[in-house]
Amino acid sequence: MASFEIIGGTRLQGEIVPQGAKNEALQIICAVLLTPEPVTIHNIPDIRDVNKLIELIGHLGAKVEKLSADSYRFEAKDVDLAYMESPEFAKEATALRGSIMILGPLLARFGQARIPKPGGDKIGRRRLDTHFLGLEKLGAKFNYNSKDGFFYIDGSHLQGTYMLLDEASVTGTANILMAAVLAKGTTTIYNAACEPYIQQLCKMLNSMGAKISGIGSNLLTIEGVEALGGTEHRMLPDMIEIGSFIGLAAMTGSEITIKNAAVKELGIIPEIFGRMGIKIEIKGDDIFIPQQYKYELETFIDGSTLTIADAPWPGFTPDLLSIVLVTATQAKGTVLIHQKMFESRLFFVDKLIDMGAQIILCDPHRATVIGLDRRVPLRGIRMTSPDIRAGVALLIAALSAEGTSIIDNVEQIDRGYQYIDQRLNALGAKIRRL
Ligand SMILES: CC(=O)N[C@H]1[C@@H](OP(=O)(O)OP(=O)(O)OC[C@H]2O[C@@H](n3ccc(=O)[nH]c3=O)[C@H](O)[C@@H]2O)O[C@H](CO)[C@@H](O)[C@@H]1O
Ligand SMILES: C=C(OP(=O)(O)O)C(=O)O
Repeated sequence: MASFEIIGGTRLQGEIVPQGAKNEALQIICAVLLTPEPVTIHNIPDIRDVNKLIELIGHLGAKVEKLSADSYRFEAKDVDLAYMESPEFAKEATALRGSIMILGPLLARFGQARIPKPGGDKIGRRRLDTHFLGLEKLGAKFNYNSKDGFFYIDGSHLQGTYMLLDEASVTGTANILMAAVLAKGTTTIYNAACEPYIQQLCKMLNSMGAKISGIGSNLLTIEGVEALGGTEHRMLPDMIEIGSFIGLAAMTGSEITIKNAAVKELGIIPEIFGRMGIKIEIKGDDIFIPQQYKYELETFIDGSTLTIADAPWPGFTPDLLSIVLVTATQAKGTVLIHQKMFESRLFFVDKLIDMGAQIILCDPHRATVIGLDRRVPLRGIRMTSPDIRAGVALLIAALSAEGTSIIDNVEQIDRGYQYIDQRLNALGAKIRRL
């Protein structure tokens, strides 16, 4: 288990380039299984979850060639379906949530797959109903074996159909889409997720020969085709990393420029930080956050306390609520953070409270933050990173705090943030990996 030692209280300054989007990468890399032809992908982040998925794809028989630090060519000409019988596969597939998305491509191309219950962050129940119900609607047959904990799936006769998803699941939509592109006939997915990750996947699939329309909306229409070909694709910058850097800049009173941020793809994210009183200047495709000692939370128009809540896209992503929460601890004013999607993602506030933040955890989904308005800094303490986003929220808290903090279990942070210690140290942070 690795740890970070952080000496807090230093202002950071400079430019930072966001990594490629983790959650996009997990979908796009699974999609290479849909074709025997080469697929070249650029701007792949060098992070644990993505590297594990690339390894898994390689073990399934795809040729994986690293072209540069962030570009890979994949060629899934010979896929070894028998690998899915091995204990190694079980271990690899449970290690990350994204692995569930090999299901759609394997069913579409080979008519069969098996998959153990996947892993991912322990941030509450993470059901897979949407994936399974959607694939079943396409004609897949699921059999769960309680002895080995595997789902055995037969998808030899996938047939396009209309479906209304029980919820707008991000990975669920991706999985169903990837099965539908090679199914017979037309599939219509209503209540589809439409995060930029999904939009990017749709664009890539279309450039491989798929026929998907409605991209960016919650109604996707997919006309099945016989086969898909190779393509070249570039990942968007990671909007969650971008949001994390905005929060970091405000909380530490730093002047930071986030380069090449694909501003048009950020949806409501800049506006939410704006409502927290954080000044953000868009310069071309860069985001400039000037040094601000103070920032004041807005209220709603009727004067009532601001609530920041998550919602499926184009609502505010749940993956940035932990960052918003920590950033609010030094704002002026009060905000109610409402994490609607996940039921165990706010418990990390006990560490912020230990550091001196004023937070009332109302229930597992809601926390009220009463901003300190810089009257007192947070205090450095020793803590553990419970999940990827809480981990970065704690890192931001530690960087702003007086004194030294230790964060244990930083593997959670490494799952999604590329060389975060080195990149922040280049801006003047004092983070040491122990
Ligand atoms: C690898 C990956 O891409 N992971 C992301 C993906 O996870 P993932 O695709 O697993 O998450 P889902 O979109 O399926 O759902 C996440 C949670 O939100 C709930 N839910 C979902 C939709 C909805 O309309 N109402 C609702 O309450 C679900 O019950 C679940 O508890 O999307 C989540 C929601 O943006 C993000 O936090 C994860 O970072
Ligand atoms: C919850 C997240 O990741 P995963 O779905 O991979 O657990 C996240 O990226 O914040």
